[in-house]
Amino acid sequence: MTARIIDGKAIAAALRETIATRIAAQPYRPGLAVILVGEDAASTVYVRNKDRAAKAAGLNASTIRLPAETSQASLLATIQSLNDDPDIDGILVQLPLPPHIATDAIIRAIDPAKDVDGFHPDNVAALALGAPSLVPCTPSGVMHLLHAAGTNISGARAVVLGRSNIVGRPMAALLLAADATTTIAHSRTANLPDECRRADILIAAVGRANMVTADWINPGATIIDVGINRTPDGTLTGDVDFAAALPTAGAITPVPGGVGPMTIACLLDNTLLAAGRRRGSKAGGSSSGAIPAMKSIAGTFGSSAPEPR
Ligand SMILES: NC(=O)C1=CN([C@@H]2O[C@H](COP(=O)(O)OP(=O)(O)OC[C@H]3O[C@@H](n4cnc5c(N)ncnc54)[C@H](OP(=O)(O)O)[C@@H]3O)[C@@H](O)[C@H]2O)C=CC1
Ligand SMILES: Nc1nc(=O)c2c([nH]1)NC[C@@H]1CN(c3ccc(C(=O)N[C@@H](CCC(=O)O)C(=O)O)cc3)C=[N+]21
Repeated sequence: MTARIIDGKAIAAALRETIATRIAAQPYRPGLAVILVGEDAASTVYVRNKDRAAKAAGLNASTIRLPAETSQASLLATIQSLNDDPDIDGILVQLPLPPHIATDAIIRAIDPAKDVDGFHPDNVAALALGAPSLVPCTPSGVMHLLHAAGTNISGARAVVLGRSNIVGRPMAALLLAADATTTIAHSRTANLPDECRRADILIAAVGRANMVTADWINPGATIIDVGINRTPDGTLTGDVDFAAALPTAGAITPVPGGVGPMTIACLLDNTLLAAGRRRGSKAGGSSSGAIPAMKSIAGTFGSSAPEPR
């Protein structure tokens, strides 16, 4: 058997279409400001992709490029002016920041209602408490992919490799909210291959090229590869050895063309959601009405204590 390939590029394109249609139905153009401090090569690529996708969807997108030596005070002042700007609905500060800037102070300074990354403590708490508001884009994109692939989440064993605030932790919170039996594995996990072999759904978000090999995979499992690693010859590869996994997995995302494009589509979606809440919206404003994956996830958030089954 060969794994089904989950086409993130196509699924993201369809999501962007839906978002564009919804934006066109609004009396305003949602505003997104992306701040890039310094010249990090990878970030520059992502920022360019975001800018292009945002404009194509009808957002009013701008990128604020600041020099690497920008002070924390000056970055905070930039954020304050965006918080105060009525035309701006979404603010994203590209990470990582230069080492002289305290990342958590920057994230806390963003108006939680404009925090389209979902990294502000208020939004993190909302997700942890089971009442998600603005949800981090990459984990949200993964949920869309699982939905599009027809993966059964409720009751399944999900293993998340990685526990960063950007990917691993919010990913596990969403899977738990969707009733998966959820394990978070990391660099101190005693036996990673054993943990992974138990997974019906395996999410790899580590940042190590081809770390997950065929013998780590439960036959038939759905594998979502979040990792983006540049190999010495310049090609992009995920955390999963894709070719080796193909004969064992049930379904798998490629890199590139898997989670990456979904992250950007979900950023547009969060911006539309934030704009709808701030300005009121003809079409309801919330993405959860438009997107089945979030609708079904939202359903699981409906009661704090799910019905026993
Ligand atoms: N496709 C997309 O849209 C996005 C892709 N990415 C990619 O996803 C990957 C992860 O990103 P991010 O979460 O920010 O990375 P971080 O470096 O912040 O976190 C990596 C996590 O992996 C764990 N880890 C590291 N090495 C090992 C190991 N040998 N065995 C087990 N666990 C390990 C770490 O464990 P510990 O906590 O114990 O140190 C940590 O929790 C990267 O490749 C990144 O480029 C990131 C964001 C978006
Ligand atoms: N505040 C903040 N929010 C983020 O969401 C954030 C961040 N900082 N810093 C960096 C990571 C990484 N990230 C990606 C976005 C898109 C692709 C993407 O579009 N990837 C494509 C193309 C990749 C390429 O060609 O380089 C793909 O995988 O097919 C990848 C990675 C968002 N991140």
